[in-house]
Amino acid sequence: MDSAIICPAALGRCSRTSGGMSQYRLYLHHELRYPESVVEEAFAWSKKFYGLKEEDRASAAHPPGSMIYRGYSKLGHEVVQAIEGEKFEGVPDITESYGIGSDENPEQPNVWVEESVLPGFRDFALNFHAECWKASEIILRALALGLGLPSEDSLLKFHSDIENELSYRHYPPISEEKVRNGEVDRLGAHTDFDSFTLLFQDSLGGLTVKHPRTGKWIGAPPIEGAVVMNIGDALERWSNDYLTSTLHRVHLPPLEDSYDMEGKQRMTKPRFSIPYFVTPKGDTVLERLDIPVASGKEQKYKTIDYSELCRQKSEGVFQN
Ligand SMILES: O=C(O)CCC(=O)C(=O)O
Ligand SMILES: [Fe+2]
Repeated sequence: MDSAIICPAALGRCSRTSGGMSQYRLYLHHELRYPESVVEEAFAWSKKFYGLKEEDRASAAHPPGSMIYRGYSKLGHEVVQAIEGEKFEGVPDITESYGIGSDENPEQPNVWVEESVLPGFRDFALNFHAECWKASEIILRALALGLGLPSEDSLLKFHSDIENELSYRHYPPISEEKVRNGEVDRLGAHTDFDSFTLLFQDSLGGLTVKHPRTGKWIGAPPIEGAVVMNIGDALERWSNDYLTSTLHRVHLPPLEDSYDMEGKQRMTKPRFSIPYFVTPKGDTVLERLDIPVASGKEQKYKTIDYSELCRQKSEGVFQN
């Protein structure tokens, strides 16, 4: 069974190679059964979307509201919440994103660009979203077994394909110096508040992760054929910190050839990433689950439902 294969592999890799860090590498084709070219195609669509005229992108603008995760957020629209010592108030994140989900979710309606502007995008995006869900079902089953929950469906039951968001993210070129001296961020340090995120990234790098024990920021460089999986706040709460939510950010890429010169300034090359946020249903209760790794320990977080967590974490993020 898929989940029985992936589970020890995924959890084992985490604790063995990263000293307890809640970040995994999953291999797209053989572990997650992705059709080979679908991820490349997703990046090609993203490049087409960000190659459109600004007014065409703006025709699919993110609607007002702090708990809406669909539509196009232009530069400056989204600013990660400040975290003491990590992400400073008032530092802009130089990134833009286009969130899409299932067309069957009335609470989070999709905002599409006109078919004539980007013919074929909608069909592709819905199909890719569905592929991501298929992979996520395998992971949710595997995680349930790995955590010692009573059945493979113990986590899957809190999810469905309609809650999840696929976000086409773009980081335009930015001066290395400005990032280095803290004037701007690319994407400030944050944890995702979902169950977990499948994070597809291009070949340039820049994603860094804070090691929960050493406190050091370490690179999470792209690996061909693999996707990064970051644990989010919901799993952290269910597992009572056995799986910790990954603190991550997008900073400067480590490789020389990830930059271009503009006069005397070193500028980052444009970067693309596509996170798929696996999101519990809004009324899902987030409390310590009855699992061996968490039993006997006091519950660390107050019990709340997922929509309340979203409310807390989304406050002030979108500059409507
Ligand atoms: O672009 C990346 O690699 C990270 C994106 C991310 O962390 C997010 O959208 O939550
Ligand atoms: Fe994130």
